[in-house]
Amino acid sequence: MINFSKLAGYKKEDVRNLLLILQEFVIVYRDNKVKINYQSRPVVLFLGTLVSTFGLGIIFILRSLIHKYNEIRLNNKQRRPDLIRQSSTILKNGSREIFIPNGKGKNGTSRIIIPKPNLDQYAADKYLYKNFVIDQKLKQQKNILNSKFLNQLIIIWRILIPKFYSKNTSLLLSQCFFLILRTWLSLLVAKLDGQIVKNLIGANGRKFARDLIYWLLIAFPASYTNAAIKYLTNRLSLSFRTNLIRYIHDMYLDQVMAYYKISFNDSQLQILNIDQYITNDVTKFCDSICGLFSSMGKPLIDIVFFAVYLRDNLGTGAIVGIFANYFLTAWLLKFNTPSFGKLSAKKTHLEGQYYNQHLNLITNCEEIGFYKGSVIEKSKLYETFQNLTNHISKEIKVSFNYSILEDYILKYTWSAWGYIFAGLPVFLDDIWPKHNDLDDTSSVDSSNSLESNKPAKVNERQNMRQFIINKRLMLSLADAGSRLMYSIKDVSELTGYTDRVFNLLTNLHLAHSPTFNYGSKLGINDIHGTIQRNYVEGIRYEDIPVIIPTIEGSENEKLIEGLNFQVKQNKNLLILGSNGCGKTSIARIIAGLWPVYSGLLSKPSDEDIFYLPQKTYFTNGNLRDQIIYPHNYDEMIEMGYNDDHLYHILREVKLDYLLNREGNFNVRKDWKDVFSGGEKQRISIARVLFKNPKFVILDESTNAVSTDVEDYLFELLQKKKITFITLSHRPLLMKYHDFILEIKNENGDSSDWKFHDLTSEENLKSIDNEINEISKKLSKVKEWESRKDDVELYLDGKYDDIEESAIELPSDSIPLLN
Ligand SMILES: Nc1ncnc2c1ncn2[C@@H]1O[C@H](COP(=O)(O)OP(=O)(O)OP(=O)(O)O)[C@@H](O)[C@H]1O
Repeated sequence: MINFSKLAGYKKEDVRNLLLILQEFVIVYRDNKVKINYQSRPVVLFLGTLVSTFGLGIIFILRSLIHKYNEIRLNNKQRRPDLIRQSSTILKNGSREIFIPNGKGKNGTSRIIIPKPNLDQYAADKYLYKNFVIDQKLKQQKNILNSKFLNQLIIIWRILIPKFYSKNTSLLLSQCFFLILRTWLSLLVAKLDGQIVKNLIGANGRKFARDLIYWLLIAFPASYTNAAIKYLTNRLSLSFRTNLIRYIHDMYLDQVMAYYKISFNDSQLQILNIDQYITNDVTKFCDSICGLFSSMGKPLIDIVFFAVYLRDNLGTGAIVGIFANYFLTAWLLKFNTPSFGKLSAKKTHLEGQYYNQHLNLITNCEEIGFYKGSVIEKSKLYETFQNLTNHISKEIKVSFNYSILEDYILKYTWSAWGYIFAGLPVFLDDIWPKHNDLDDTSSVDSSNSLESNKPAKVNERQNMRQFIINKRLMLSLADAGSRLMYSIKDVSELTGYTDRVFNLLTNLHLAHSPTFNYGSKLGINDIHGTIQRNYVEGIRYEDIPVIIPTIEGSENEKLIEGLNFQVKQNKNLLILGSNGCGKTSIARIIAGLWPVYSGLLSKPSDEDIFYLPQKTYFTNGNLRDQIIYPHNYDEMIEMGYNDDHLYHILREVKLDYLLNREGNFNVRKDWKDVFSGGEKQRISIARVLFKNPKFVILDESTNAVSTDVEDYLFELLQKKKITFITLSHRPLLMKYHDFILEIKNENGDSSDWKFHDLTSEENLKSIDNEINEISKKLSKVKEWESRKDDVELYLDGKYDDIEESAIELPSDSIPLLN
């Protein structure tokens, strides 16, 4: 036999002693073998959690496999990755199908279905938002059920959970289930805690070991429940946000063009930095409401559970005492709570301003660079940042005093109160009424029983156990109460976010209202004009005043008095006038951006008319997207076009070198910085050629291209039979047009206008005369040029004898020579 003791260098006695100890351990274990009751709650809960986790895991794996199978099937059907990436198809049920890159492989995409906008719901909701302010004024009495916040929340709730049988309801119910489960588990843990301490004091190793095992087993469902609550809170918040954002996007980006009109509403409800509202406030609102649900839901459930349980142990008097304390302190706290809602709403607003200032800097970095405007931009940034920091430091100061009071009351006073009530049954053992004995062994393990043969010791241990349980429950109750109190601050913050989100929704509904009056203080009957859509003849203005929509409404100063003109197909119109006289405003009215305050506007369908704004807009995307804007690739394919057609268009506007330079249409760049001024305008004309509308409005769309290219582009449009309405201040463009609408602003007030028919006999004659005049002047210039040397000598004073009349300079032709 190997002598281990020698090998290890230990003495024989040491080894023997060790073996003896081990042997003793085995004997103790055999005699006091820990008996685990497999029907006890900790074991059942542990196994239940294990089985349900396993089951859920299998369901998720199956779901993802089915999902993957569908993806592969779809990808096989539409093999073109480019098409899949950009596709946005309307399905039969009206929902939109889009594919977004999922980062898996080069061409990996995920299919996303965006449900059809529920226009009926939006129409029905309109009255809730529109009438809210009026309703609030009518309901004068102030009580908790009639608070502005609750009413706003109830209205928004319809968007968060539109119908009972929905994903969000199941998420919410699951969360409720886990919240209750957590409270129940806390109760079990409290009892187990008491039992472990009791076993420790009683030196009962067997039971101590058993309860420790139970403790570890119950820890699994308890941790699982905590994680599940966090998970569900985040999922619910994301889901709420998705619902809200879809609602907002549907309202914000539709035919009504709320994204443009909303800025005009400078009434009481005006919102600045709407992007901030949509991107930031909605998120914070959803996080806040979901966080509040768990942060308030759990303490509420806890309070009910623990109060009922403690009432059994301590008696009704104690519970009344505890709650009296809670209510008193809650009132004290509420009384001293600063308006965190308003503070956080203002902070969000200031954060938005600071963010926008930065955004403005990046967007216009080139222009600012040319102007060397970094100093002024820095001071502006600093100013907005300073406003923000001032506000935050105010918020910190306000919170400081509140935190002292809050901590003192919630952490220390309540715990002390808890100790007192937990200690009462121990100290006043004789006089304290005996309630339900806490040795409810069945709650943790039905096999646990009292050791009745040692009454004195048992009583001591029993007291200890009872104290531990009561203390734990009291502290949990205090904790639940304090968390409920802490959430007063969260509620206050939520009121701020709710108000902002509600304001955003109200503004969207206002912009959608047929009586939207662009914030006019005059009332709803301000806009009386009539719009005739789908007018096949062309565009007709009948006695329409051009007015900037402001708070003054129709009483605002008119840019142009009652305007009358008509454009028919293939008869091009030039609207001529100085800067700021209101040319673009005429187009704004046709496009529906500005209202028709009075008169009649007839216009073709949106399909037949296209607008080229003064500043060309470039979308985020590839070269192809710039040409086909506002269509997408999928629509282009549906229209029967392909990249060859786009190349042909680029050739027509003399931009084919762009494709040769960039390589292909899929190149993505920041195009607004890449294209030169003239290229931008030619891309605009390429858009017209792609769209091929009947009418196009060109707002100074060729002023950056050279004269020869300008000639060419107008001829191209004429060749394509696209009728154009050109807005410009250059009379030179007259040659491509049949009519001129001349806007004269001589006295600085509203402009007069005059309509000229360039095709009429009289005008043709006057044009002939003008051409003759110009020809005469030209011949004089030519003569002058032929005698250039003589002129120079004359100007140098060398040929005094030359007759002045012989070198008479045609004064108005000098600019031509220059
Ligand atoms: N949203 C607005 N709020 C206030 N004033 C505005 C608004 N939009 C335009 N204006 C004013 O209306 C007037 C007409 O503007 P408009 O853009 O129609 O001029 P325009 O004739 O096209 O000028 P330009 O030749 O310089 O492009 C200008 O004085 C402009 O400042």
